Amino acid sequence: MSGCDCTPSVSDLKPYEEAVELLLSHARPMQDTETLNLHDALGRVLAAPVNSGIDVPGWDNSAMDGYAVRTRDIPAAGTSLRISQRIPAGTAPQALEPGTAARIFTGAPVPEGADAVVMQELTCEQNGEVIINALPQPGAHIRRRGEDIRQNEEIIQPGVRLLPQHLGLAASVGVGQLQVWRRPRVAVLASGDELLMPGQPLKPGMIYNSNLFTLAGMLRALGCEVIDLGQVEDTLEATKAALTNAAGQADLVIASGGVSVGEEDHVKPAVEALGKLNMWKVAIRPGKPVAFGHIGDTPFLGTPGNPVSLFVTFLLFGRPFIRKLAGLSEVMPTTIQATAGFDWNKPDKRREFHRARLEKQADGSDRVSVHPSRSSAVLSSTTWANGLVVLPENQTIKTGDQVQFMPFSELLS
Ligand SMILES: Nc1nc2c(c(=O)[nH]1)N[C@H]1C(S)=C(S)[C@@H](COP(=O)(O)OP(=O)(O)OC[C@H]3O[C@@H](n4cnc5c(N)ncnc54)[C@H](O)[C@@H]3O)O[C@H]1N2
Ligand code: MOO
Ligand SMILES: [Mg+2]
Repeated sequence: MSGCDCTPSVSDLKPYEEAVELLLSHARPMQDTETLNLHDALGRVLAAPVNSGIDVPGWDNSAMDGYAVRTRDIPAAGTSLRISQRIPAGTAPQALEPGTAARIFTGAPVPEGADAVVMQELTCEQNGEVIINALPQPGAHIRRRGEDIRQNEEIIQPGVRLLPQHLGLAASVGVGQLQVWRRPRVAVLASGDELLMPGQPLKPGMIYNSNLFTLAGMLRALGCEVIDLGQVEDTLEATKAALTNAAGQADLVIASGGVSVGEEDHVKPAVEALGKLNMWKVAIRPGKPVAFGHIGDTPFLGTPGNPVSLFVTFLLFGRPFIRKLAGLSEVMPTTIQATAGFDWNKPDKRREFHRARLEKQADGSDRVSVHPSRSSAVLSSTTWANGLVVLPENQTIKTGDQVQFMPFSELLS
């Protein structure tokens, strides 16, 4: 009899979906908002709908440089009409005199009475008259009032991250400020006595603190305010003190490392002492020992120290949690179907999220290839990859099978 605890079996690990659901059930969206000028609102999450006070366009206007006419004044091609007014964009025209044409430019209001615009290439102008060389259809080249946006229409829904085109759309209805949610404030810390900052000379047994940069970078890409609390010594007391300090100033605390079972891993006991550990260990690879809990009332995500595990667990758990905090309506990763360009002969009891590349082949088809290393310490695989391929539990994959792929371009926003 050894008297040892048994190693937990895979069945003790929480399935991925259950783990995400549990985490999201603890994510409380931001309650406070800010009103920002359009330029400053880029990338922020809209808190209140944007309604239009006007029709856009505000009046019927010309889609072409040409002549505004009444079609009934043109019985046949070759009809000549006197030019009774000139309407550049930005002017308010008179009603069109019957039996005449108005010189008009793209974007200029169509005068009352006109029912078509003839593009100037189909005309000939001389001595104050214009010859119309082709019969216009009623309505030709007229952009109708309200064709884009109607007065009182809701044009941007709350819960979207504002892209440049949203800013343009708001401006197009004369709205110059937007109400957005406050950005989530996330405190980050890295545990490990072996860590050095880049720029410092390397010492025997030490490594550079890469996780801090990966983590802070992903948080910034998601629009968070990052509170960098640096490195934490590998003792229970130091870990407790750092977590307490972090929880006092953030909406979420994320730590890297120290979540496994060695006696140098203090994150789990520290969270248990300071609050509650809601979850520990998920049936995924990499990132199995990922932890979630609360320090007092502040949510806490403990990502494993291995650099790829940190990257993957942040994308799988931290990102949806933060997107919910941020007020976004879509929180889960986008997955697309793609064709496997590899064989995966090793069924696993953990769902694997493997570094992969979706690329066009010589024959024009898209194929997913996987990085040869499964090690969660091989960080270079994350810059080789352009996404994660999902390798389901207990499944063998053959070249040509359909697989789920999560593009990084979608994950880092
Ligand atoms: N006996 C067991 N050992 C381990 C298990 C297990 O189930 N039983 N799980 C392994 C798995 S899986 C993972 S993932 C890691 C998780 O480790 P920790 O979260 O405890 O992290 P550390 O031990 O602190 O570090 C692990 C690894 O990562 C390096 N590291 C840590 N911080 C950073 C940083 N900021 N930048 C770059 N690299 C970092 C650290 O030097 C270690 O190499 O546990 C396994 N062990
Ligand atoms: O979960 Mo660990 O991430 O397998 O290396
Ligand atoms: Mg450890």
